[in-house]
Amino acid sequence: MTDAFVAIEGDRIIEARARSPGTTRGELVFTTAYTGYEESLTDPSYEEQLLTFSYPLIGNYGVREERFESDRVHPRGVLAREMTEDVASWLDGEDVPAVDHLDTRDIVTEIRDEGAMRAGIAAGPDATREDALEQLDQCEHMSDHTEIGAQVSVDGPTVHNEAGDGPRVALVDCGAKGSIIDSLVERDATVHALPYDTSVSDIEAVDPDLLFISNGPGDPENFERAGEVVDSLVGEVPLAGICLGQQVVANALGGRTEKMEFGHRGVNQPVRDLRSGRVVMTTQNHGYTVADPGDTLHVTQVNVNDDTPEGLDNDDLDIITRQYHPEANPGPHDSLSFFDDVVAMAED
Ligand SMILES: NC(=O)CC[C@H](N)C(=O)O
Repeated sequence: MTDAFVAIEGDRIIEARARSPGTTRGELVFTTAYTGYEESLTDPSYEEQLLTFSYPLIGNYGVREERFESDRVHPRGVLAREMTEDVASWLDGEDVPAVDHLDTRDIVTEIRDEGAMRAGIAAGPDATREDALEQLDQCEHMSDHTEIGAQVSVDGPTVHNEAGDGPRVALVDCGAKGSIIDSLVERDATVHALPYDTSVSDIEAVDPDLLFISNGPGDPENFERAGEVVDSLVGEVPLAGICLGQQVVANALGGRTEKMEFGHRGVNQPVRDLRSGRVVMTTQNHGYTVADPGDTLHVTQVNVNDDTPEGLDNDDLDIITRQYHPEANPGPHDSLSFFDDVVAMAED
């Protein structure tokens, strides 16, 4: 019985099964990750998006809060081939509409061929095609939401591992994954998480050994306050960033970011280090890329599939940023040493 409808650009309707009722809309993206649905669904970088899992089953090993990257589900809708009751009831409890029993391979190839697109979902006993089309029609583009950071950032300064005897890190929280903070704390760093629109004086009040710009949702150009902080403090304090953090740093230092056709989202993205030639497998979740790194940042790592910049560094200014997620969660641990490098740079 069809009790759910997905409307995608071009007014195409895909029939599905409702697993968590409701209507919703957003940018339709997909991840090819074959594990880690709890981490992906609680990753603030997915804020407001409709997340499709290309792997045919999610929920097969339950739902456990200790794997969460934040305190809530961030996508506004979830699509899968098969979703267990564990996941369906979790999403229902968070009022996130979800559908399954649809051909996710069809959706993935549509996005791959046509590019990231807007979509609407109507799910439940009273759902109609018209409801889904109306959601699609009302859907705004991701880059239009200039204050999305306010939905995912800490409200005020939050200190992690206050008694740590490692370096003091001022982390601008643009929607930070918990495992990024944990990866710094595990190396004895004290992490001062500050709101996405924090000021230079708030950062200076921390007297940091390193400034860290976190991952986050949407268009990096919507995080200009974080860019101003980078521009003010670069050269005075070591600088690191992950994913949106790399993009914000590049925009602040004369580079430029742009929207990708459909982004990189998965746990098997190969990245080559141009200095060593070594290739590592990485976890990725991004729809924008650094199109021009500018003159300050040097491309040190690239994506093997499309040559987009995956690592930007400046050894003289103590800058190290990564487009991928070295903390994994989910995904391969090939690049965990990034956090050793960051802490060593802060301590030096
Ligand atoms: N995980 C992230 O930080 C994503 C960065 C940015 N929102 C993008 O989609 O490219």
